[in-house]
Amino acid sequence: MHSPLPVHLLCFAIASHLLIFKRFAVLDFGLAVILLVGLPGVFLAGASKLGVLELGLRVVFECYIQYYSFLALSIISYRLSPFHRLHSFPGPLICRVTNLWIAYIAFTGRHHQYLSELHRKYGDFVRVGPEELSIGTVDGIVDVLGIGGLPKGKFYDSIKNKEGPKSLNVLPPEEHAKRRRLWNRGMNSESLTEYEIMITRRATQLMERLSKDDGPINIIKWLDYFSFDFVGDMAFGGGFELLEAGCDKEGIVQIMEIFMVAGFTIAHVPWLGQAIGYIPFTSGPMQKLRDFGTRIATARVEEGSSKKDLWYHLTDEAGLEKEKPLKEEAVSDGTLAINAGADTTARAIAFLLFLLLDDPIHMVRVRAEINSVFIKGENVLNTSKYTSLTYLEACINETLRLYPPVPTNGTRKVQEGSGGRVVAGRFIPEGTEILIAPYVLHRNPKYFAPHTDDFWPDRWLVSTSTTGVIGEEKVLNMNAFIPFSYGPQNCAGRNLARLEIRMIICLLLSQFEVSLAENFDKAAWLDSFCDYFVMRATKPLDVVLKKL
Ligand code: HEM
Repeated sequence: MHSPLPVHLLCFAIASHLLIFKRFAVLDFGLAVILLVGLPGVFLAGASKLGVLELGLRVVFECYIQYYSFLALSIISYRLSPFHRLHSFPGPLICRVTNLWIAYIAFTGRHHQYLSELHRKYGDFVRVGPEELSIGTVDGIVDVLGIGGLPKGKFYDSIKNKEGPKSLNVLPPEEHAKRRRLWNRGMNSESLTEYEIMITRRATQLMERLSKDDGPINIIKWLDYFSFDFVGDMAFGGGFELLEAGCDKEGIVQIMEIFMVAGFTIAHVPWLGQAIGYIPFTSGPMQKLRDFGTRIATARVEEGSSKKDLWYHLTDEAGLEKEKPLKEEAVSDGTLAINAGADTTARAIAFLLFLLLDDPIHMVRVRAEINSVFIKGENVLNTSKYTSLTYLEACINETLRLYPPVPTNGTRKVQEGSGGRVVAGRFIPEGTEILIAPYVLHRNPKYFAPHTDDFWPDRWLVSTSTTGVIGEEKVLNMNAFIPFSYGPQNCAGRNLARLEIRMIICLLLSQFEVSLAENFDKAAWLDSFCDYFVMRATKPLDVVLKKL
């Protein structure tokens, strides 16, 4: 019995890599599996027919092993070679070889820090995967995210509903612009006034719940419940009632957390995501969320509503569009409101509260400002006075700068066949996935200085033009501040989020004296900040509340 011919097999593996896998099979797991099983079989059949080798179990086994080894060798050599289209961009060797590494980093929750370190080491353009670049200069924002920028990349492919209707955030530009009109109506100032009533009701309920506990409480849990209840009211006219239950009774908050870790990890390796999709129970959590959305949307349709909630706008109940949106699309977008609007806002409030408690100077200033704008006994939820809360606004900006709730965001793609694009003055070849991470820009002293890594709200005050140190100028590049992303696909709910944050902080501080629990480990809490697309502190934020 002859063994397979290594040189021939090596040539066959290189040819199949360059002619087939590199061009056609990169994103389709099913096709890749068929090719991986089929191609060595073709080689064996050919070699046997030519009488070069005699088929046997051992020969077949060796042939398959050698083929896979040679194929891996060919792929790695190509990715490291000067022939690769991203060869001129610097980056760690392991990232050039495989995106399994960055997927592992994402799984650890340290993606944001890793990217920041890479940019400090390699500069504005870093190759973070075989076909992925991270761009850390403000000059790239308009080219990538602005009007006429780049379409969304593989991250969004991995999260979109393959069979059913797509939500706003994964639509191609033209469809997106049409659907975004509904969202823009649902988020204009008239709509926000409607939602204020809903926020007030839930914020009041939150305060009542908080006043029932006198021991330390994990305020993150309650902020999450507030946020889910409110977004449920706004999108579907109700449905969660987590504040009432005092627990995550349907497991929705937990489902979202699991989904975010799994989704953010596998988004870096699309074929892995597809492979996992073949395992029956893995799509369960997302399906449960969609089913939940469908259930509460159906109830909303049956019961109707006297309020102009988001559903009213997403289904175009006012009849302003030429074509009526499909109910399924509205369900998908209502579910997106929950995905995009609940935990992001709750986490922003939690981090702001922590930063105010971390250094009492800030807390004292915010309290003094609230007390000066609202005279004793006045309703602190009178939002018409919020423009006077300039220090609070500065604290919110500074929180969103240091701890952006979406720290690194998803990729955009230079389309295959487009001939490439110039981004921030550099030519980027077609097929490249590009990441512009808010966390990277926000922590760059070129754009925010001094105290780049510290909470310094004064940087946002117009009155602070210098740093207090002679010769040291304040640097504040507003263009580099993108917690809500930028351009036509920026955050549809940014004004709503700011409104919620201000209302909750004003109400909380006007009703309670807040302090961190005894022996609270501040450093450990901050260190538990993880990036799973939406940020999360994995440790509880234990505070003690005393009614004022
Ligand atoms: C502090 C809170 C929030 C932050 C930091 C935030 C941040 C972001 C970011 C960075 C994006 C772009 C994501 C991407 O490119 O894939 C985004 C998109 C989006 N956000 Fe927010 N968001 C917040 C709150 C909200 C709220 C309260 C809502 C409303 C329910 C909302 C609704 C949306 C929607 C619908 C999109 C998709 C927009 C589109 O694709 O056109 N967000 N958000």
